[in-house]
Amino acid sequence: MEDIMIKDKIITKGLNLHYGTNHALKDVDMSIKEKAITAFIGPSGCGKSTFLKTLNRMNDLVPGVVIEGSVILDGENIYDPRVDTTLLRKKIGMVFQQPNPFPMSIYDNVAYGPRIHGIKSKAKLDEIVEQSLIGAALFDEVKDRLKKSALGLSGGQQQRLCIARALAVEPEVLLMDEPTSALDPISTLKIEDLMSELKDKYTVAIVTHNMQQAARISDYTAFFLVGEVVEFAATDTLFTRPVDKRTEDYITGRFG
Ligand SMILES: Nc1ncnc2c1ncn2[C@@H]1O[C@H](COP(=O)(O)OP(=O)(O)OP(=O)(O)O)[C@@H](O)[C@H]1O
Repeated sequence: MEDIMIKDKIITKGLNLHYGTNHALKDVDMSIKEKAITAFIGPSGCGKSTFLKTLNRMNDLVPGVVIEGSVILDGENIYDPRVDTTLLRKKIGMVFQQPNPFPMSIYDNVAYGPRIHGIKSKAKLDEIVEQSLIGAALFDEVKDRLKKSALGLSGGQQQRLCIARALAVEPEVLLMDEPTSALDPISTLKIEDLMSELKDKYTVAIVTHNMQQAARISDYTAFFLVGEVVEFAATDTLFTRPVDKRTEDYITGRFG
C-alpha cells in the first residue's frame, strides 16, 4: 500500500551498461522513491557504483562506455540528447567515498556551486552558505572559521562539508557513494543521522558496503550481483524475508 502512495522520483527501465566488453549493468529496472533513502548493496564489483553514477550521467565520459535503456527523472529521460548535464547534476548532486573538499576556505567550498550558477550577491551567498552548513549539521562547528581552509577540518567534518556543498545548489536528489567508508564510527553515526534528516527534503540513494548501515538508515534496498538486481524491496522485507536464495546467502554473510 505504502509503495503505491509514494511517488517515484527516478525510474530505470532496461538499463544496460557496457565498459567495453564488460557488461556491468544488466537490464536494471528500478524505482527510486521520492523523499526516501534507497540503498544499493552487494559484493565488490557487482555494479553498485556504476548504477549510482548512471543516475546523473557520471559514466558518460568513461572511454568505451555504452549505455542503453532509460533513466526517467520526474517523467523525463535523462539520457535524451537534449538534456543539459550541468543542470541535471544541479538537480542530482553527488557525494563520494573520500571527502574531497576543494583547497579553499570552508565558505568558498559551499559558495562554489551557487557562484557557478550565477549568484553574485554577497548577502545571498552568505545565506546559502549558512543554510547549507546548517542542513549538513556542520554550521555550529565551523561558524567561527568560515574563512579558514576546508583542509583543516576532520575527515567527518570534510564529508559534511561536501554534503553542504552539494546542498548549496538546491538539489532534489543526493547520490552518495559509500559516504562513510573512510570515516571513524562517530563521524559515521553523524552522517547517518544527517541522512535521516535529509530525506525529509531530498531523495537519497546510497551505495554501502555495510549491510548494517543499509538496514539502519534506508527505506528501500536493492541487492546487486554481477550487474543484476537480484532483489529490490522495502528494507525491512529484504533483510527479514528475502525472496531469493542469493539475497539470503548474502545478508547472512555466506558470501561477499
Ligand atoms: N571506469 C571504468 N572503466 C572500466 N570498467 C569499470 C569502470 N568502473 C567500473 N568498472 C567495472 O565495472 C564493474 C562494476 O564496478 P562498480 O565499481 O560499479 O562495482 P561496485 O559494486 O560499486 O564495486 P565496489 O563495491 O568494489 O566499489 C567491475 O567489473 C568494474 O571493474
